[in-house]
Amino acid sequence: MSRGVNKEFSAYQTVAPTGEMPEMICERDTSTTIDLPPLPEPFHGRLAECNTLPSLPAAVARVLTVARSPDASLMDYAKAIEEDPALTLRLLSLANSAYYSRRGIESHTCQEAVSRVGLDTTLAAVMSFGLARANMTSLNLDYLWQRAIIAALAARHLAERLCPQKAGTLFTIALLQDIGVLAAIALDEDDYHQQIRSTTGHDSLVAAEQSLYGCDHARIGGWLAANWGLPGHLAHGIAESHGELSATAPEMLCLRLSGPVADAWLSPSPPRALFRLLHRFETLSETLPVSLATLLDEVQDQLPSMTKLLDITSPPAYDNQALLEEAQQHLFRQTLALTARLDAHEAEMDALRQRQTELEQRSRRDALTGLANRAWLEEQLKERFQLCREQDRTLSVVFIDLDHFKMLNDRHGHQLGDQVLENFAVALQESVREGDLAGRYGGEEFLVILPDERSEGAQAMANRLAECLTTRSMAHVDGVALHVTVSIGIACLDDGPFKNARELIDAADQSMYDVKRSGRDGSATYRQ
Ligand SMILES: Nc1nc2c(ncn2[C@@H]2O[C@H](COP(=O)(O)OP(=O)(O)OP(=O)(O)O)[C@@H](O)[C@H]2O)c(=O)[nH]1
Repeated sequence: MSRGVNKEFSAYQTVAPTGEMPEMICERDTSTTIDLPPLPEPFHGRLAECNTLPSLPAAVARVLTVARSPDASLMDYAKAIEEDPALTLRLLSLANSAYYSRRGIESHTCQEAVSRVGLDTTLAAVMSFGLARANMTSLNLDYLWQRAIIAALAARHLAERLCPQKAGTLFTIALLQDIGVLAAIALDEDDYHQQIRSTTGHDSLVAAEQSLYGCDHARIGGWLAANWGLPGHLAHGIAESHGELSATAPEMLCLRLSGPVADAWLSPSPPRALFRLLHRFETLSETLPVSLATLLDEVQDQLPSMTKLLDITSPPAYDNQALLEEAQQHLFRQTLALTARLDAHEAEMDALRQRQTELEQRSRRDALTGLANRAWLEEQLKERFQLCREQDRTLSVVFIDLDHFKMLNDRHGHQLGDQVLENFAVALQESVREGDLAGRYGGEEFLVILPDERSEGAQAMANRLAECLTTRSMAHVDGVALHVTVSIGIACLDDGPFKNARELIDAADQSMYDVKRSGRDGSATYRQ
């Protein structure tokens, strides 16, 4: 992976979960036909015809043939491996490493080694060995292998807690999860390199692959694994190694978290990357029985021997403790900042809500008197009318018109007229009860809605108002108190076959005009 790949990959930080949640990683599958999610055309056709795809050395291919056979025994594995002395040596070293050796008893034969590390880990060792010697040795694969081994160790440690019987399988799948990158490089060296160069992390590489091919390197890797003849459960696992993290599928969780752990480890700014990972661990804390700090320590412990065994340049070791503390502080600061932002947002929402309420109220008010305006009066009366019909209740309306108001305006000016209207509104408001709605219907006309009130109650209200007007002046002209009188029309729902609110108002208005006609300063109730 020379030509810039190593450098660009080192910028990765996190894996973007993409795609839908697959089924569980299958049990060991030795069938020759593997049912993988299909690769989009024409990309699939190009891949199938590509004759520069990485291939595996003969010894590895032999071991894979054994792995596919349903009746393969440990002995068959051992035999296939023993044909390659370097591979045998690698497997024995692995079996005798601190992690696998039991009570210091050494494995001396290939068969013992296979039995000790398990079939999947044997395959992992064989594959990593094969890939290192495959026809891509001109490429600098260090970054890819470092990511692979960190992910493999992380997946295994997570699996040991969540699904111990799958630990070996998950180690192998995680180790091979990025082999799709090798196929993409073989297929589209220049274009793919260009994409990699312009990406800033694993997330953006996956997005770039999606737009270039319609699928990402996990799907491509699954295809390549099947093409190489890897058992189906491994090819499946590789194909599904990207995607949502779900607490309900522990195997997928181990696998899909392993990449981000490796990315954080290899990130050029580990505290930032670890901070994102910490956040993921926190959201999954109910499911994950291990802290990120413990997981990183465990990976750190085994990394040197594993990289040596698999012949990979060791990734930089770092002080997990210090970095995690830094990441934790970052997370804490972020949480504080988030809380502050939420508070500010909440305050902003409160202010907006208050403003909206104010605006709503203002839109219901008459600007001069502060009473309900005509639109609001009519809307309320319509609602009330409907309610009375539905619940067999009653209501009354009182229509009030100031007498000779034109003359008052003409004599004393509009300003004084306005003052009279304002003071009249106060008197009116004081004459109604709580629950009644008094408003200015227009000009010098006012309307009061009296819910659950018959005409007698409305008449009492009209009397209170008239009484108030006799004692309270509405303005002063040259020091002389100015009093007004009003003509009042009353209509009660019980007193006519009113079809709607409009008819009720018209009835009250008609009664008010009767009063005008008979000399003003009085009240009348509508009777059919
Ligand atoms: N100052 C002031 N006058 C208004 C306002 N709205 C309407 N008017 C005036 O109120 C007067 C109403 O006059 P008319 O409808 O003839 O009624 P009126 O003079 O009270 O006579 P009657 O109702 O028959 O007693 C008009 O001169 C309008 O200009 C207002 O907001 N302020």
